[in-house]
Amino acid sequence: MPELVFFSGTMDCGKSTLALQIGHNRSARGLQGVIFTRDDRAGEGKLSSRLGLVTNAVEAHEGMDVYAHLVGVLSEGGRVDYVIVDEAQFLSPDQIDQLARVVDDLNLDVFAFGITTDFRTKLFPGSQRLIELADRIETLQVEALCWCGARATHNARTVDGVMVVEGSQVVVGDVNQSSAEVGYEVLCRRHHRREMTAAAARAAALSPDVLPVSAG
Ligand SMILES: Nc1ncnc2c1ncn2[C@@H]1O[C@H](COP(=O)(O)OP(=O)(O)O)[C@@H](O)[C@H]1O
Ligand SMILES: Cc1cn([C@H]2C[C@H](O)[C@@H](COP(=O)(O)O)O2)c(=O)[nH]c1=O
Repeated sequence: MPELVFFSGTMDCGKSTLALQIGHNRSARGLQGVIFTRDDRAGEGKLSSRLGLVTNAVEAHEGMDVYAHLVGVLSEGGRVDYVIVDEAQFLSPDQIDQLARVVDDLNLDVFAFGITTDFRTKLFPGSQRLIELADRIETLQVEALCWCGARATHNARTVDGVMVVEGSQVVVGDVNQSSAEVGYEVLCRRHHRREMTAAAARAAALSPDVLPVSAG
């Protein structure tokens, strides 16, 4: 049975790499897929991984009907054996409903990849709809780690190096960009709640104001 699978995780946990691997393994067996993405860091119509691989993709613009797009490809004689969607958190709930329809009415597997929550720990609307509709939700096996060594479960946004908890939900950016105006860092929940990024932890460790005191 075809499935709608949601591969989810934090930023930088290997989602795009896995998307490329799934596409590669299927095309090596002669299958043809359609790859959608939205707002990839590498630019419009690209699916890129931090391992350096990049492939062309169909940009799923706001308001685009992804089901109708695939019906169009098929009705023009194109072949579609499966569908990959990267940065799926940026798709609208309606577009996620269209992906479910692709599975049910076109009998195609749909592999969607995305982060579940934003920098405020709130679900992206597209990810929420995927959690509601997916046949399966898979957590990636390669753990992204917080600076403390614990599994990173949350995404933090930094502005000029300082963690923020307010702002627009969508700002395209990357991890390990300390000099960028907007950057991201993956953290465990404990350190996300304390707004303790690696830089903040380093600064606190160096500060004479933060000497260990026993709770009296
Ligand atoms: N230089 C490197 N050597 C080995 N692995 C790397 C390197 N750079 C990035 N990676 C791997 O790539 C992962 C990020 O892959 P990517 O597919 O871009 O993540 P995502 O799409 O989840 O944001 C990192 O977690 C790490 O495992
Ligand atoms: C947490 C968070 C992230 N984003 C953006 C930043 C990146 O462009 C993508 C995630 O890409 P990745 O391949 O998973 O690293 O999402 C955002 O817009 N808002 C956020 O809160």
